Amino acid sequence: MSGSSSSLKPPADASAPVRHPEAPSPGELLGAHYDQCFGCGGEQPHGLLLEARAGEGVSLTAEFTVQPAHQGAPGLAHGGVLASALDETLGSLNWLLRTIAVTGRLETDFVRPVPVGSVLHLQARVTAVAGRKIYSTATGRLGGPDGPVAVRADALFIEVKVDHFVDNGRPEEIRAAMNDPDQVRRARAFEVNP
Ligand SMILES: CCCCCCCCCC(=O)SCCNC(=O)CCNC(=O)[C@H](O)C(C)(C)COP(=O)(O)OP(=O)(O)OC[C@H]1O[C@@H](n2cnc3c(N)ncnc32)[C@H](O)[C@@H]1OP(=O)(O)O
Repeated sequence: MSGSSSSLKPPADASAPVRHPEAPSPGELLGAHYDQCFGCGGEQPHGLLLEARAGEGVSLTAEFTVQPAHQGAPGLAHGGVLASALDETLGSLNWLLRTIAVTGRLETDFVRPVPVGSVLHLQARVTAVAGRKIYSTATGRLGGPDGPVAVRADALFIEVKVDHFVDNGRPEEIRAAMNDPDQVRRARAFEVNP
């Protein structure tokens, strides 16, 4: 069964999403937005190490390999970890819009169990934008990009100013990210247009 709450349905006056002219080309890897990110960062040994690739329009694909550290039931991925993979994939879409945004709502359907060792093939796209609200949807499939759907989610991201992170994040991490000599990485830590 599936169906999402009314707050995940775009209003009648919502617009189609517009891909930023400098968004990565279709097929290009997005790379990590922050090396300490649980979803995509290379410095998190038990993280998801999710790799996202730009698609056409405001869409992308990503892959997540389920490791033993991601178990809930024996041999199966934890549902919260799968929700994290969907959240990270959906959050990465904002880089194609060059909008800084955070998840306000994430509704997930868990359709099939996901075994340890399997690769979850994720596909996500922005469906509409209305003011600060970004509506998006994602699926995760097993066995290949055309395999059966194991998880899916609808989400609402809310555009924020960079102050959202500066005012609320722990100062040591904010300072370190702000002082990163790599300009693109520094910008991407907060998903800001460099
Ligand atoms: C930059 C790098 C990020 C990329 C990383 C990707 C990782 C994946 C993304 C994440 O996991 S982000 C981390 C998880 N999310 C958060 O920590 C967000 C915590 N929540 C907040 O900070 C605030 O609630 C939020 C910024 C989302 C909204 O607060 P605001 O004060 O800015 O907005 P406001 O409450 O006025 O809401 C603006 C509109 O959005 C609507 N809205 C806000 N939260 C909602 C919600 N949860 N459900 C439905 N609608 C919501 C709200 O009703 C309103 O609609 P209207 O304009 O029509 O009145």
